[in-house]
Amino acid sequence: MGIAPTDEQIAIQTSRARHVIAMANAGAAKTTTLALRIAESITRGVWPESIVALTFSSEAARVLQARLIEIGVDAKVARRVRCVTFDALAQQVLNDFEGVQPPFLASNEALAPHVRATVARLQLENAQRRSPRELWLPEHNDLIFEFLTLARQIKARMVRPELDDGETIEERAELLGIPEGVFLLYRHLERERAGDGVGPRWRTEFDATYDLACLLQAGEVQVPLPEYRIVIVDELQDMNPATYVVLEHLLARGKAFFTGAGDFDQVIHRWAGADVNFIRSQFGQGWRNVESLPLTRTYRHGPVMALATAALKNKAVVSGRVHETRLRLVPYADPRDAADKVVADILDWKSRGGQLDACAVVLRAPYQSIHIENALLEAGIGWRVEGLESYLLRSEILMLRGVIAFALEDYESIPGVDKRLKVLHALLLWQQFDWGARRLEDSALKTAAAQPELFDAFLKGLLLKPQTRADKQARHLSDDEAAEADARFLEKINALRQSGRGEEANTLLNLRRADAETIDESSAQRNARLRLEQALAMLRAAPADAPAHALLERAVDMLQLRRVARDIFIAPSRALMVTRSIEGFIDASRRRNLSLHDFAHWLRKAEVREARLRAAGAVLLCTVEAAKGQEFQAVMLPYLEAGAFPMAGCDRAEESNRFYVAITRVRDELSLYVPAAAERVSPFVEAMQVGKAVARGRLQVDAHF
Ligand SMILES: Nc1ncnc2c1ncn2[C@@H]1O[C@H](COP(=O)(O)OP(=O)(O)OP(=O)(O)O)[C@@H](O)[C@H]1O
Repeated sequence: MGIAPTDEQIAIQTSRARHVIAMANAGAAKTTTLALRIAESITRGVWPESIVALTFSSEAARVLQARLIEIGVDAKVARRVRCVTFDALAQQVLNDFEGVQPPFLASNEALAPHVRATVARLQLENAQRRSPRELWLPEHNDLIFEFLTLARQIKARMVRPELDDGETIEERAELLGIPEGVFLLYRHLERERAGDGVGPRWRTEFDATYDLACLLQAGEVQVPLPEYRIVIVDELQDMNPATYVVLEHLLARGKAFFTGAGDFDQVIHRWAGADVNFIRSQFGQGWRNVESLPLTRTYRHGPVMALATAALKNKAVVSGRVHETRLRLVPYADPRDAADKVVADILDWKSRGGQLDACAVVLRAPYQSIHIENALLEAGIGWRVEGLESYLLRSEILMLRGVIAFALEDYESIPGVDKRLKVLHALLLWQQFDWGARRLEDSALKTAAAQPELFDAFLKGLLLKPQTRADKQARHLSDDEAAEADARFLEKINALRQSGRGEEANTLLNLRRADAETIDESSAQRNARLRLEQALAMLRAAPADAPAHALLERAVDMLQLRRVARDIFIAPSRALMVTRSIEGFIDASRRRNLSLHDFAHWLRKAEVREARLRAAGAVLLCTVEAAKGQEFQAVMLPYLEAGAFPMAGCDRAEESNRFYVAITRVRDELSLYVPAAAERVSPFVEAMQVGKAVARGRLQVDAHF
């Protein structure tokens, strides 16, 4: 076994209580102790398959499974213990129960059409009433995003769409503290999702947990839950009433023993219904034989960090690790300078023998990755990402790569079939092309991606061609189905002619010709097409040695990408990220001052190189959310300025928790990058009282020697 458990850990590991709860600080060994508890059960003869460890993120599930192996459980045995998210467990139970697997809509963008359709219906119904009501119904993307966030919270609270006898929508909305329109829309959308056959029409994140909780709570049908003897829950602070229903039924089903651990200060998912008040006041109510046990020391880092965290959160934090954790502030002049300093520190870490894999750059928001990725590329350091997409793979950048390739007629500048396919998808998205989802699987697209010489046909035959009525009719058909429809049509024409009904055949043919010639496109689509034509003409007419950044700036303006982003993406933060990604992309070209052709080829080479570098070890670039539950020897937190962290417009308490999660990921070295102008430094950094923590922490470490 890699560690010697402390007395507190042993107490939890061996407790005879049916329910054991440990709420403790970050790094206080919660996950490790849960792993020890699982190991103890296995040693006592519990079958690994009858143990389930539940988490709220797949990353946390992965960490727990890995921790089992780290503390000495045989890897084969460890893999037999089920470590999954609540939602994944619920999905599997429902799939088995319903016998079907409804489509999983992973993004807000995929959900939005359903919301829009329901809104349109409700507006119509409202307008037809004798006295229409004032209803808050979201039409624009950012309001749809707000609605979807509220809907998720409503589900976490187990609010059913059905009304009680005699209850009105207005009364229910008031009870919930939400606008009447939100509840009305929620109610209708849920009905729509429920469908009328077996299983729902779709599910999105958390729907499986909610649906399962509803079924279990109603108790009308027997849902066969798996039977576990030991139920473990990590990150207990993320519990909400819906997951609690599932948990209670699981415990009852297997007459299971429960152990859970969490940290009140790590609630960063309130948007998703995580509710600390719930844990404090309702969790475990009615349970008998409950033991709340402490884990008082953090074993992740030494006293310097413990003191800084204590100052930030104004709570007691004690370290059990005699280690002089390095904590330092690094001032920067501007975002690019911050990125250069992060990369210089990564190189320094490496030169001192540190592993790249043990190093993480933790970001408050995905858009902050851009300057850092540019600097990493330049320095020849590989990176992997969690919780965000490399900006070179974001659709706005892929689309621009496509535009550059079209302008240069140089399709080889985008390396690899997969990448080219992504570029084509991005072009369709940004041209607001109303293609059915099935068409995205279209073999024509795949062929164009595989054979770059067909890119041109894609441009002329699709992107720059006005969409006709016939195109629109065919948009929900796959390639095969379209070919089949054509064959059937010809058969019909032949049959008509053979039976002497040539006139009818001609009418049909004329109608079909008219469909093929009649332009039928939305104004958004037509404008996008014209803008693309214009931007391509500008790029093609530019002198060959014109600097790429100047051309790209003009192209971005002509394509009106910032505005289109607000039409396409539901979350305002995503639209903002688009703007930032594009700025970063242009900045990368400005730094190089190359022509468009040379910049396209520099990108190609950089990508190939990056893939090679990644294979040789890579730093992690991740969001705070993705870092939660993980730890790294070296952690770098760039852009710690007011407005960025705490993020303007976000709940301050939750931002403080997010910051606490970020800083407590470190084992050995934490670097905080702050603006050189003192008045812009994040108040959270101020609250850490770094100077004092370092001085006093060192004394504590010295006292041990
Ligand atoms: N008895 C121990 N002795 C020494 N180190 C320990 C001991 N128990 C746990 N650790 C180490 O302490 C660190 C933090 O442990 P762990 O990840 O379990 O904390 P946690 O409370 O789950 O953290 P978080 O709140 O971030 O999820 C890990 O590196 C772990 O290996």
